[in-house]
Amino acid sequence: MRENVLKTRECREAQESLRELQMELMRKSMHVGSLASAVEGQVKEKSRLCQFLNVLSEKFKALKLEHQSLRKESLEYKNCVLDATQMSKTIQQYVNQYATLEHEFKELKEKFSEEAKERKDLYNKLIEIKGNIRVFCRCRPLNAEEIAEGASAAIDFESAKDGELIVKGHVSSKKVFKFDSVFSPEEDQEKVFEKTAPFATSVLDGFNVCIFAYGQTGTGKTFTMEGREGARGVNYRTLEELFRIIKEREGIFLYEVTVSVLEVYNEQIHDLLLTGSEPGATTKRLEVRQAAEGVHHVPGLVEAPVTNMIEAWEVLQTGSKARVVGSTNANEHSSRSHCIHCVMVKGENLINGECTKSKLWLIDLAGSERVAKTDAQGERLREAQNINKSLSALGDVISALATKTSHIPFRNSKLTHLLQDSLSGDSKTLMFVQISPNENDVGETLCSLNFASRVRGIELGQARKQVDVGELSRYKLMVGRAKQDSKNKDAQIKTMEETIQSLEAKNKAKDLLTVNLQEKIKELESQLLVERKIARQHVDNKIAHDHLQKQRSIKEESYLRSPMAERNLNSTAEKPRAAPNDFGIAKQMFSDSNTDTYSFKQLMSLGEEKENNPDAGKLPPTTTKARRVSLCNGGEYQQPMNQASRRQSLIPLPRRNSLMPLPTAKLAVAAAPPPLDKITEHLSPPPLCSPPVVSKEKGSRSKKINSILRRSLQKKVIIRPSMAAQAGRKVSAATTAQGTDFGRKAARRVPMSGGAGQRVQQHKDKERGWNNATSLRNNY
Ligand SMILES: Nc1ncnc2c1ncn2[C@@H]1O[C@H](COP(=O)(O)OP(=O)(O)OP(=O)(O)O)[C@@H](O)[C@H]1O
Repeated sequence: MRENVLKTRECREAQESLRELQMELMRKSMHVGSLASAVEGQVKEKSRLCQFLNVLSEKFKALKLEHQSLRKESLEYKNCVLDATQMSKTIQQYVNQYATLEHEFKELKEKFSEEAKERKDLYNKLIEIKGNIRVFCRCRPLNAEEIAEGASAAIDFESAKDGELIVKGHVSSKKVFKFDSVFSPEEDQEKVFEKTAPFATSVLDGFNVCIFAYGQTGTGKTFTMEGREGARGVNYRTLEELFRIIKEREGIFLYEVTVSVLEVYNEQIHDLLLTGSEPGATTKRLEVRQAAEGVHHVPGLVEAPVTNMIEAWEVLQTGSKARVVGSTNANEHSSRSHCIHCVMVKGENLINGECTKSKLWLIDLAGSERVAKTDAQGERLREAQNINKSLSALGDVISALATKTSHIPFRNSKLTHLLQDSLSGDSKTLMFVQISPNENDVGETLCSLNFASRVRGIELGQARKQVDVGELSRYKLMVGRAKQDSKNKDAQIKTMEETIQSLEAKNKAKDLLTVNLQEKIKELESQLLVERKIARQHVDNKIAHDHLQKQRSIKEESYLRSPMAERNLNSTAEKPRAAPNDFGIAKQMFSDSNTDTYSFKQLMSLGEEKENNPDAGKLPPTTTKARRVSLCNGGEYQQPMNQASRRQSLIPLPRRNSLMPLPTAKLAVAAAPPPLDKITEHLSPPPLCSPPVVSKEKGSRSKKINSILRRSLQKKVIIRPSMAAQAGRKVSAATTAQGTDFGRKAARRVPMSGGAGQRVQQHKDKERGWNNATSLRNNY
């Protein structure tokens, strides 16, 4: 009997201990559940934060890239601005330099113009002093035939240096003629040209010049004007001089030279440069026309442009070859026409822009001859008559000019009509009067010299510079264009300045944008840091809270354990029928142990159910009772759950109770805790969570949580095998199926018992003024 009593007591103690353990297990399960839910929440939060962090990182990267590109652009703009500034500085320098140079140039130009004007004035004065119509007399040497005939010279050149020559007559009377220059037969072409050269300069200065040779047939007109190989005449030398001066004036003046060759034959003007012109061939007749006041020209005349002496000479030669020549008694190759070379010179002063258009007439007149003397007949007679007529017309014009008659008969012949510009006062004219030294030709010589003297007596007006009106208007047009260009340039500079300004403004705006973006990045970074801190703080708070709660509960338990245990023992003695209830609790415990086979999600769902249903913790105790009754065997004994059972959790475990149905070994195995990897795999950081600092913090945090979970699970593992061993010893094979049923039922009860445990916990929390779930929800 005593043994029975002892056994019963032992059994009760074991039951009490079992209950305590069950309660402890429940508590632990709840704790694990809450921790799991917290962990899952943390994991979710972490993943959300990681996602957010990734998004922010992407944004940050994009912003960084944009910032870099903006920086690059800004640098480019800065360089652009620097370049533009440099350019504007350089332009300014050039402008200043240009202004200085322009000023200097203006001064030099003025000086040069003054000098040039002075030179021209002096030169003109010199020519005017000498006379605008100048007459040079040249006497040919006696030819071989004349020498053979024993002809003697009738010209005395003693005072030729003074421009005087004396014609010795058959009679004792001598006649003295004075000319601008007298060239004796000994004087060569070069000597003659020395005094002719200034006329070439005048042509290039813009004056019309006419050089012509007049004289009896065979006196050397062609020789003087054209010359021969090795003894070039005035034509060649003048052209040579022209091109020499043109070259000399290169860069200051710009000249265009054209050459025309024509002849007046039988009172008709022929162009000797027309293609197919052959000596004596009938060519197109040309007429002299008046283009403007004092300007006469021959429309349709070929004007061959030449740029150098060779070209010019070729053209002149071409014309000369086409000239009509014939044999006369006086000259084997007598010129039967007046050969006229016209050199047109267009000049432009590059300094002051003055343009001129002048003409140089080089005329080899046909020889005057006495028809009776030459015994000309037929065609030669007609030629001679026409030559004489034109020379007579020239004489009339000269006479009219000399006597200053109001009407000058220029139009009486083609020759005078052509020479009108050169004889009417605004030209410089040089006449070579060619004479024969032969005493047999004294009559013709005297005629020629008298004519030349008359010509020399003509007072031409002051030579007028031939300003090219067309060129002047062209120059004016150019000035207008230059002004327009200048205006356009100014507008361009203005536009450039505006562009530079707008670029600078753009650059400033870009800089501002860059600064704003940098600030935004900083703001986002700080925001990210704050969020990380908050998340970490929440986790720490939760852990600290749980830890604190646990410590408090342990303290409370240790404080209440001894008296409550005694009271429980007494109460069990009074209530011997508590076994069925104990059995139910045991069932529940083992079925609870099945919760270990649940996944953490299930555990957390339990926790969530409780969290989401706070009223569950406030259910009246009667409801709990009723539900518990339904799970117990017939509800015969209803033992309310109280704190005493928890307080006895530390009572040593009783030995195996044969009366108590225990779960099978399978259940025990099933109750084994899930591998830690499975639990922690939820905590592993997502792959996208890359930033090193963050992952470190997160890693340490997850490590903390893992260690907490591991500790709590280890505790479970330690407790569970002992319980399973106890159960394994007491439960028979027949009760396996029943145990499984219990397990299933108990498994359904987990939320209930969990709810009760949680309710107790919440009650405690309420007492402390804490609400973890609420606080956690509010935080996230
Ligand atoms: N100053 C001179 N020195 C040497 N020879 C000369 C000189 N002047 C003329 N002659 C020679 O006299 C000849 C006749 O000269 P040229 O043909 O030039 O005369 P012209 O006045 O042109 O005759 P025409 O009126 O008939 O054409 C030529 O053989 C020429 O070489």
